[in-house]
Amino acid sequence: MIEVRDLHKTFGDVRAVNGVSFTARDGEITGLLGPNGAGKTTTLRMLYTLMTPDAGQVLVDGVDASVDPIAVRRQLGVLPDARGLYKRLTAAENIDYFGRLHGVPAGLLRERREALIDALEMRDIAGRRTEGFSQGQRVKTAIARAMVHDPRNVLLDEPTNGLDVMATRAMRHFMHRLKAEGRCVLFSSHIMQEVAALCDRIVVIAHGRVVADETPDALLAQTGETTLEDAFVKIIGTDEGLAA
Ligand SMILES: Nc1ncnc2c1ncn2[C@@H]1O[C@H](COP(=O)(O)OP(=O)(O)OP(=O)(O)O)[C@@H](O)[C@H]1O
Repeated sequence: MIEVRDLHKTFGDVRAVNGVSFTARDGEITGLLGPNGAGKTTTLRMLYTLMTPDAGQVLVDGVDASVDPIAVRRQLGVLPDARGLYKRLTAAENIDYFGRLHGVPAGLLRERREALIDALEMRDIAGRRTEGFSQGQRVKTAIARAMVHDPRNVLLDEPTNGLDVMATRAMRHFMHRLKAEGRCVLFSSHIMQEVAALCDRIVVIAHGRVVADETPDALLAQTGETTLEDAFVKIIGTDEGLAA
């Protein structure tokens, strides 16, 4: 479970995150939805301890990220916005390298790597160097790498960005699988259909603030709209920066 309490982050004059609070629960997919520049990536970066908040608290399975960031990292699998693969290593070597950094024993690492390669349907690319990989191939490799230490909590920054229809469907399937395994899955998106198709709970963020935190049905009821797209536009006040 991930609990975020009153997070703030400012860059110069820009209040990127301005008092964000929400909870992402185990066995659920929580979507962080907001237009471009809303503060999603900055929020996620503070959650995975890449960035220190100016104020506020992040708890991952009850562990305070500012008190024990290493313990928090162990409990998190992260797909960062910059996928950041080692291009001279093969996909499988990228996965193994992260597994070793996490101290996963060799036998178990092999088992997990193979299971992830199958689950993400990336057998055909596993032995190839990642240099020149397509967006979809890069995302698959980066997700396998993020899951190699079997984290209970998974953070995915725009996981379907740049993916084609088939790759998007495969990614949705994989996220449902993580949920079925009882993990806490939190992902960001500015694509409404994406969030509507996947989420148990939607946290809508605009101008660095949470403007709604509901189930999809409750969002419709709250706004009196019949489609989530209309509900989001009503909540945010504009459709600028959102994609259908
Ligand atoms: N390192 C930084 N330095 C200066 N400004 C930043 C930095 N990181 C983010 N910002 C600013 O903070 C605001 C929030 O950015 P952020 O990347 O968190 O938004 P986002 O919701 O993830 O947007 P997108 O959907 O476009 O990725 C933006 O105005 C952005 O320009």
